[in-house]
Amino acid sequence: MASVQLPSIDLSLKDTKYVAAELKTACQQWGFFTVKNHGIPIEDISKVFEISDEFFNSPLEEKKKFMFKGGRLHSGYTGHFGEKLDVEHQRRGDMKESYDLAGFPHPDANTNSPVIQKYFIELKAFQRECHCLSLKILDLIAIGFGFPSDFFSKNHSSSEDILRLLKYSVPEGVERQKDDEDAGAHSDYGSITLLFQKDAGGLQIRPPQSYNVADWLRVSVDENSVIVNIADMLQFWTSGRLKSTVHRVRLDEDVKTRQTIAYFVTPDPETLLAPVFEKEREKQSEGKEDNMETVTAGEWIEGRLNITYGYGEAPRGYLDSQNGLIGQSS
Ligand SMILES: O=C(O)CCC(=O)C(=O)O
Ligand SMILES: [Fe+2]
Repeated sequence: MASVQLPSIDLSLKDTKYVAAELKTACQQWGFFTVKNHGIPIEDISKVFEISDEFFNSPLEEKKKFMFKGGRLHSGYTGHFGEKLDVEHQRRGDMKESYDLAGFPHPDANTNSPVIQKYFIELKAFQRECHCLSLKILDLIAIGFGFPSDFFSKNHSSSEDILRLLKYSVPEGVERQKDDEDAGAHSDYGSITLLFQKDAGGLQIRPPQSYNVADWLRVSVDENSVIVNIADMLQFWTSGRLKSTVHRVRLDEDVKTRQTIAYFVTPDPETLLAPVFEKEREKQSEGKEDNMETVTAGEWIEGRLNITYGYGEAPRGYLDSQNGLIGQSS
């Protein structure tokens, strides 16, 4: 399988217009890029990987006491096969475990595992750093399109963001089958996602058609860079100009386990995902039937979670965007 070196954006460069233009191109062509000199100290990232290790190494019975119960603002553990990211094609769920930390949970919240509670200060500081980085990136995206810099970031208080610890491994007593997925093919739900890899190798992307490569590509990333991808809401919001690229995880054959940290950035729930560009706004005001202007970020995310965890219906507009019925403009 071919590998791809994602566009790399240096956030320490002083020429904001240049950086914003590079970022815009990356978002339009790939929907994936990496950022370097991003401002999050390596030690802080390593610490969260240590915490993650400690949690996932605790006994299964212990982890199960803090199961993720679904919905937008819950935190908790999801065991092997508990999430099926590609509902249509996967026979069983993803070969992974995860722990979600939604929003900025209260330190006394006894709903979290004791390991998570023990490191609450470190985790909260890391969430803050991720939030700051996400605002910087959202500002640059806005500048790239000629909007005021806070055009997107003003709707991102981080209250709906999710920090997710991930561990990929084959559970004891289970045989890996040929068609098993470590994380099934999917696109992310929110505005952007930050991804930190401790153990590289495994992330694959299906590049947008415009790039003319049909197959999956292995992602190769410089050490110390953070991977960033555009997610569905930002694709929808920008009428498809920014690409929410489908990706999956397949561990290389010689790899037994892999750890990553994802930070899912989500607009505040009351945010109306109305088209940001004049052309599409005009179309809407003509009163088309599939008028989306009443879809809020909160409704959207709830619906998406319902699909992956098998609870209920898709959000309005979601299936259209997946089937290419919206977001055709370039
Ligand atoms: O762990 C990875 O490399 C990707 C994780 C991912 O795509 C997700 O959790 O949405
Ligand atoms: Fe993802």
